[in-house]
Amino acid sequence: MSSVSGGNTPGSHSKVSSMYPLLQHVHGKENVDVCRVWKLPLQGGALDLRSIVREWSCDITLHSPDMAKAYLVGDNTGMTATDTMKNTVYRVAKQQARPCGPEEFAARLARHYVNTYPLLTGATVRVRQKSWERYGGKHVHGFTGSPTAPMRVAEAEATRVGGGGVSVKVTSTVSGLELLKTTQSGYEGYIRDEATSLPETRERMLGTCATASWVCHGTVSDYDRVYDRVLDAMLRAFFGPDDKGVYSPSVQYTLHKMASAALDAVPAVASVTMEMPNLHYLPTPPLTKFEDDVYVVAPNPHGLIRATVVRDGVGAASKL
Ligand SMILES: O=c1[nH]c(=O)c2[nH]c(=O)[nH]c2[nH]1
Repeated sequence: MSSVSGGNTPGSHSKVSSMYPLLQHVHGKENVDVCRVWKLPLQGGALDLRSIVREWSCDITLHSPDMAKAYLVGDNTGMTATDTMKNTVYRVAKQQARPCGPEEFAARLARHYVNTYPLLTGATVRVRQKSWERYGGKHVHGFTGSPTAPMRVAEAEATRVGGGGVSVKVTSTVSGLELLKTTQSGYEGYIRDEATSLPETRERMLGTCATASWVCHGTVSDYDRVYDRVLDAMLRAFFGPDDKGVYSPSVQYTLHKMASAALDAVPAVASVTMEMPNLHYLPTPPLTKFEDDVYVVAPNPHGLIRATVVRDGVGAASKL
């Protein structure tokens, strides 16, 4: 039975008899939107400026075991207000003197929180970047947005380590990568039993909306370049040469080829995790003759294909 008596001062809350333990807790701020513009002198033009724009939506999660006292006895001493976390996003954006991508910004923010607030054991910052494209590829301050463009996301996990240091792990992600090919895909050789109705085929559509995440080892000087190279390598592996493509015996095989292409293309990439839902384009019912041209777009269900591919295979699960 609970016995709250003597008002609501923090101490009096400790008299509540039902003091169930906390299993875990974090606190943070989500969807902190910020737009950072750098206006840099054009080469040769003393007064002309070229804008670089980055629009980010930031999710901040702070890890602080000591703040269990806020949940248990109402003591907020040493806590970082979520409002302060939000303002810090704007302050750190202001301090970022030279243009940077979401990875660098996430890492800088996460490190800042851990360095500034002593009760934190770590901070996780996720930054989603809106895709603003320079108009015509060369306009000095005009940009167009694309709601259907894949989303670039960076996550930095900062952890306090011994000796007053902070270690930061950075993960880059592209999500919403919609890919479709109309042929050069099949699926054969799987178990056929009384629950199987799917016909084997060497001719089908292959559609997905992929998510790929990668982690680099060592220091990365240009995350934008890594992102472009990883994406380019993955797309080449998915589609194959322009004139004839490349055959896919399964989404699984193609996923592995795409992740491997990214590892080949960028030596700094240590591992790639990919999720490629198999979005089904099915033969139309037999009222119309099916000639691999008119498909039923099946919204649900879709296949789930997910894997992590690593450069250094120590401890890896695959056997061949
Ligand atoms: O590429 C595929 N992988 C599967 O695991 C699978 N399962 C299924 O029904 N169709 C497919 N296609």
